[in-house]
Amino acid sequence: MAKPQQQQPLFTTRVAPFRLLYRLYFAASVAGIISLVYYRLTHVPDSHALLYLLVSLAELWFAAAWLFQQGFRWAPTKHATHPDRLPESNSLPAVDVLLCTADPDREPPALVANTLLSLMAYDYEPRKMAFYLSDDGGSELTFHAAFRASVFARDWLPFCRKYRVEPPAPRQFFAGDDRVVARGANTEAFSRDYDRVKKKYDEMQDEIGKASKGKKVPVQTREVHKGFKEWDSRNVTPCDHQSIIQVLLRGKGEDVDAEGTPLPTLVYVSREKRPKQPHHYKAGALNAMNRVSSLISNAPFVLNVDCDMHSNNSQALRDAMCFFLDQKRSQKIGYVQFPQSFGGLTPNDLYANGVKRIYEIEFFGTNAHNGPMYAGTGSVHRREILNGRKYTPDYKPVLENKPVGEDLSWIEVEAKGKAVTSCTYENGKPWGKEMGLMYGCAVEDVFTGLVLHSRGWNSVFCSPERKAYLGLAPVNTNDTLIQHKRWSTGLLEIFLSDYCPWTNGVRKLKLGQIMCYSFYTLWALWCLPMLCYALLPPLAMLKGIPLFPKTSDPWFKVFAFLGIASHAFSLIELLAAKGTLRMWWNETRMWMMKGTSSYLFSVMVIVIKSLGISEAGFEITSKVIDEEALKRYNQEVIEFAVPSPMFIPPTALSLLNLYSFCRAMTGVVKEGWGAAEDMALQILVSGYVTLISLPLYEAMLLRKDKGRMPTSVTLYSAAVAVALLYLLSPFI
Ligand SMILES: O=c1ccn([C@@H]2O[C@H](COP(=O)(O)OP(=O)(O)O[C@H]3O[C@H](CO)[C@@H](O)[C@H](O)[C@H]3O)[C@@H](O)[C@H]2O)c(=O)[nH]1
Ligand SMILES: [Mn+2]
Repeated sequence: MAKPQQQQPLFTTRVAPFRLLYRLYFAASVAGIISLVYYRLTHVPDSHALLYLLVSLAELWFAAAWLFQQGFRWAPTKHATHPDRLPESNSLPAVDVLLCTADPDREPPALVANTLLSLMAYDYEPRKMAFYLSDDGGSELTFHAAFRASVFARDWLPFCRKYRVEPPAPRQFFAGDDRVVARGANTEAFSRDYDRVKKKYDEMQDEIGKASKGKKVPVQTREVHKGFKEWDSRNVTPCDHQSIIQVLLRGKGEDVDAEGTPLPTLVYVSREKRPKQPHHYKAGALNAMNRVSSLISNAPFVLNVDCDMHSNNSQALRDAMCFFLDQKRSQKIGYVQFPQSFGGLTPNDLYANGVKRIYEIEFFGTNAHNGPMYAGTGSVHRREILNGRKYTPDYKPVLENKPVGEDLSWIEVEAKGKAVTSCTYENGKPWGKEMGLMYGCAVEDVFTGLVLHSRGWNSVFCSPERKAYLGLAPVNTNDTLIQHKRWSTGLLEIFLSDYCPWTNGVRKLKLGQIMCYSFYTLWALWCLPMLCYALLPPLAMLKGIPLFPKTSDPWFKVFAFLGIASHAFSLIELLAAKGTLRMWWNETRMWMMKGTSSYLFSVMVIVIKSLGISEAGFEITSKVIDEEALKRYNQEVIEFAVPSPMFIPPTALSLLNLYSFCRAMTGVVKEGWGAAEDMALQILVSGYVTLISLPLYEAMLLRKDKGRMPTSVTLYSAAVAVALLYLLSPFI
């Protein structure tokens, strides 16, 4: 039988199994929530009505948040790609890769070089790729690392190509964790090549390391590339410097590797910064790179990656192309998002920074309704959609590239690049609003994704078996809480913006999509019900006021069911995603700490912002850790160490609950369970908080190491707990 002349699908889609079981859980929970609301409405007590109202509102929030979350749960959907069906490499479209870094102290130049090399080693036609490194730190040390990487690339890229090595990141490859060599690993030629390339790698590391340590690039190296001259003047500081655009590798076949194969283009970009000019953090950096890249390569697809996320899978770009080149289904797809995965996590993910739940569970759910949020890294966009194009049914995808500065020499391109990255270039232009990444939000990524979705584009979540990227997650409590403060602030800013999913979203997004966006953008508000639940039941218990039904009351079962079912479901879900019980417990603890700290602080930041006092900035997460702290991290000992105000609310609440739990238990011991029958749920809530806070008590009272809770935080927290006890008690 003759086959029709049609391309076979480049990707196929499948909805997860066990839907019936899930729907039973869903129905039972909805019934439980309705019963709970009915109970609260019909059992308003004569006294303590305010207390009762607050606890009921907290429960209403838990129910609403649960409902939004079902947007992710309803129909988890996976796409499988078929890259073997792609046309041959020469006819694949070009891709521009934009890499961001911002601070040589928090993001060491050697890390940036490693990420850059890992990306350059994509199994993709080199002439179709161009790399742009944006350095918001304007640092000669970072430029030096990029320059050294461009030299080492001449050996690294042919080596990767010849032996198909994974991971394509030299640091991880030579460290030997999870090393794969697909071709000729046992040959003598391989060992020879390995030794030769490893030697060059060590030389590069050595030079980058020495320069970083001494904060100075050696004079001999400075003479090799004209780019170093940009730092001759002493006026280059991170927040105040001219535009620096330096071509490190000339693509188009001009620079070649050790085997004579053309190298991809590599350009270092540090946009102009001046103290009084807004630069819009990472969003501004990406928009500046967008303009520089359109001059030089103008590829129809743009991949952007953070410097702390090295490529771990040399095939990922080909996977992405399966979505953009599929004949039937590609037209509406605006971007492909890979998961954020992390290396070096402890087995039970101490700070829950592996965000497994987001990228291994929830994001699959978004595939069912127009696709995932944009996660800021590991994302391939059509350039047109970044340039503001709205989706219309007659849209014809662009797959060709015609650089704006095609006829310019490299020197002329550098000069033009400076002009488009000057700090006043965007004045009066639509960047940050109608074009490029959106400004004015601490999570520019999710915000931009929402705007693209509102303009009619879909996205897809692509999660190949071999992780596409591996990143660095915060490795201590303070960094974790600060990161989540930034995220929850930014997300709430989105909810309060013109693109609010409840107003602007209503006609433009699908219902499931609105639910998912609501869940994320309202994260910060979790602090209110959490504070209610962590404060009011224990305080009421101290005064003998019951807030929940007695154990013998049939309504008790509703509370018990909802509590148990929601916990069991989240546990099963995590175990199914190859998590562990302890991981779930850590996740729950961190969620409570974030809830009462990061989220609380971000609500305050938003209030301060709306009063016009100050803006939310972008605090960069540190990617360095000292050895002692690393040891504690690997032993899964929670790190506090710094006297951070962010520790105070969760610590104070843990002390308060410990106190009320102990008081209640003393009563039980004296008078027996019978007397506590109407307090059972309150004892349980306080007991739960106490149990999950055990590491906090330990950090305050028992530990002697440097990572313990600083005494000042313990004292402040105790003071806050006592103050709450005395100040709130009269109202209860
Ligand atoms: O002014 C700035 C600030 C940051 N960055 C870069 O932004 C990236 C992300 O910063 P990081 O401190 O690592 O933040 P994370 O919390 O790890 O980032 C997550 O959250 C951000 C939004 O808050 C997203 O942009 C990221 O993609 C996402 O991984 C890094 O490459 C930075 O170099 C800049 O280029 N310019
Ligand atoms: Mn990061």
